[in-house]
Amino acid sequence: MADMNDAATIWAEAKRLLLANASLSERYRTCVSGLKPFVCFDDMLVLEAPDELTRLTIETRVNKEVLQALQIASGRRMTFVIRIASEAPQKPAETTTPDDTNDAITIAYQAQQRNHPSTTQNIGTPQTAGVSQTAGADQRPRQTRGASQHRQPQADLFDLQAAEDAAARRNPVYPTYPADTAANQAATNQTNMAQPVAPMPQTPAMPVSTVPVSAAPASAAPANPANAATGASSAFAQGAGANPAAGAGYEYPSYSATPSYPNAPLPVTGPNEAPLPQHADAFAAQRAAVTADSQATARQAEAQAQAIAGASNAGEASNGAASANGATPADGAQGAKQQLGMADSQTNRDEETHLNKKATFDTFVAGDSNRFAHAVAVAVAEAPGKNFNPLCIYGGPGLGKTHLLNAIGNEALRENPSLRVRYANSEEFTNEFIEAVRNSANDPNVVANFNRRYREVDILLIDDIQFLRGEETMRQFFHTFNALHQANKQIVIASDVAPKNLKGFEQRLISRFDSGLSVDVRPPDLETRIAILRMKAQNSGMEVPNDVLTLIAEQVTDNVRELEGALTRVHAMASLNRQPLTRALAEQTLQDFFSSDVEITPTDIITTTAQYFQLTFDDLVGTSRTKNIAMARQIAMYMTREMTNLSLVDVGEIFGGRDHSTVMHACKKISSEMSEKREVYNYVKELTVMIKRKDSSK
Ligand SMILES: Nc1ncnc2c1ncn2[C@@H]1O[C@H](COP(=O)(O)OP(=O)(O)OP(=O)(O)O)[C@@H](O)[C@H]1O
Repeated sequence: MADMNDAATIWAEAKRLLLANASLSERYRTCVSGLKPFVCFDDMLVLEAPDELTRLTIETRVNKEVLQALQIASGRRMTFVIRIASEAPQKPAETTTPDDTNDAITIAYQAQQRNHPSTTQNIGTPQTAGVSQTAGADQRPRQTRGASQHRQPQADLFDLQAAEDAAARRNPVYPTYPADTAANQAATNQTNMAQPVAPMPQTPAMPVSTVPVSAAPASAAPANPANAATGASSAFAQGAGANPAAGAGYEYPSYSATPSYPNAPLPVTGPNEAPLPQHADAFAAQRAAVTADSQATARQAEAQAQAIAGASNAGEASNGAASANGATPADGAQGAKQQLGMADSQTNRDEETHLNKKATFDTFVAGDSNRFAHAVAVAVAEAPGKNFNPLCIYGGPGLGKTHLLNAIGNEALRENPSLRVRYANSEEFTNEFIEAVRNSANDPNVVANFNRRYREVDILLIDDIQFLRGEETMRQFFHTFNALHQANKQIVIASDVAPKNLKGFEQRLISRFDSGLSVDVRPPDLETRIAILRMKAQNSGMEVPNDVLTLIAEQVTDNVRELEGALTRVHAMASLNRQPLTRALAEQTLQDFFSSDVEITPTDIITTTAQYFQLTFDDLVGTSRTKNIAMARQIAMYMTREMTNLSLVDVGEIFGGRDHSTVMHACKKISSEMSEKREVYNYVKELTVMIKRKDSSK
């Protein structure tokens, strides 16, 4: 029975409680203040919000607190729904409409409707009714909650006005999510999601800000660095230690106001000279040697692995593995343990799970190009092993596959810390397996331990599956896959191509991948690129005007990693010169970077870098750790990663068979030092020009 007075009374008291709740941020309290009671139907209170953002914020961030306040205020368990006040100008809805039949959220919603119609019977579908359901503690559908939760920060990122407001209020842009109530957890466990059988459908168009980006005033600067750094969910901001510029109160080093070019440390050859042919040959030879060496090593390891194949699949190591004796370690490969140890200290990897703790859903921007993948990833994180198993995320380089894999693991652990999660790329899986096989002669438990590590988990996340090689390693992975799948454990793989296009994989493995769901990530559209840049800038404490973000986003279209690289460059240029970061400065900085359409090869980069630093090609791909060689090598690795589409593994292989974590470390180091050290910035800048010039003069 509808009761207007009851609604007003209950809400007045609930609102009083909420405004007195010190744990709610000012922003959330402002949202609470903006709500008006509309009507009460038995145990459901209908509230009116002035706009979509307020509604989303309350539903996704303050849901638990509102439910608690309503219970105290009314003396009974109540639910609430929020409608948008009819007179208020509405922002485009962030949530999907029932027309978005391809959207995972809608699929989830429809499944939810089918499975639990009682949770939605009073109000119809969220958007068509103009009233969005926010189910009570015992009703709220998990998928809907999860997905909308993770969209909310993006409303700010896509919306210039919101970004400006956030900056003006100097509030953290990404507040933490409220913890689930036990009842929510129970509701979650009830929820069943229909499993789509079709592969990736087209994603629906994403409603984004109605404010034209180019019309944005330069004052729409991102939030204060200090605030960005304090954003509780702002995972990237935690990395401020790596880059002093990201920390509040950072003082730029005092360099002269104008850059001095050229800055090369006395190059022996001019920039226009042709690459040294012997170096190119050396590179070819080196690469051939590396390939031959690693193939030989792989063959040896495979032979060893085959010797104990039966035992290893049963989780036992056989003494027959003594045939592993005499194996030659791969050049540059120091053993998986050591490599992983290095990765731990060099990245933000968790020691046990190997997850990059900073790659979360909070720091992932969903747009048309990746929305389906994002939504499915959220669903998997919230109910691992239940739906979409296995999940395969595929797409081109630098488009967020690794990020999503890590976000799934991090989110699943956030929701249920007792889960056992393991992230590994296929190279690590292979190396660990090979090492286990090698060592099994000395310790019969190592293969069993390897199996435990990969088979006794609740979620296994395997990255770059396309690099899995070797008959025995494949077989090992097949058995690992089966063991997990049969036990309803979640498997997520990432690949550069759709499963059916994986080369060198047995059909039985491909058909297992195909039995789940495959989703692709594609290059982001302009709005998404701008939103990504805005987030990266905010989380790194960079003050970057909107027109500069737009410029970068217009120029870098296919790869988010390159997008980040371009942002780093323009910010570094302004920081080092203590100049305001204007569009003109950004244009000038990026000019060289974007002037060439021709393909640049690692040979170009290594040859030019070697010349520039008066070193040889072999120095850069060799083993010397002399300081100047190590720095030149790191710069060359950074540039190879930035200027080519090669993966970390590829770059590692080219640079003398180094581990991918070494390349990752080099890239992070140089990217960070570019903002702090003028000479590093100048090296990269000048080398870019030289490499592009050489390339265009071919
Ligand atoms: N949608 C996004 N939102 C925020 N950051 C993103 C997004 N997509 C990619 N990134 C960032 O871009 C960089 C590259 O992404 P990632 O390593 O996940 O790509 P990938 O698809 O795994 O690439 P590769 O195939 O080359 O390994 C990372 O720093 C990641 O955080």
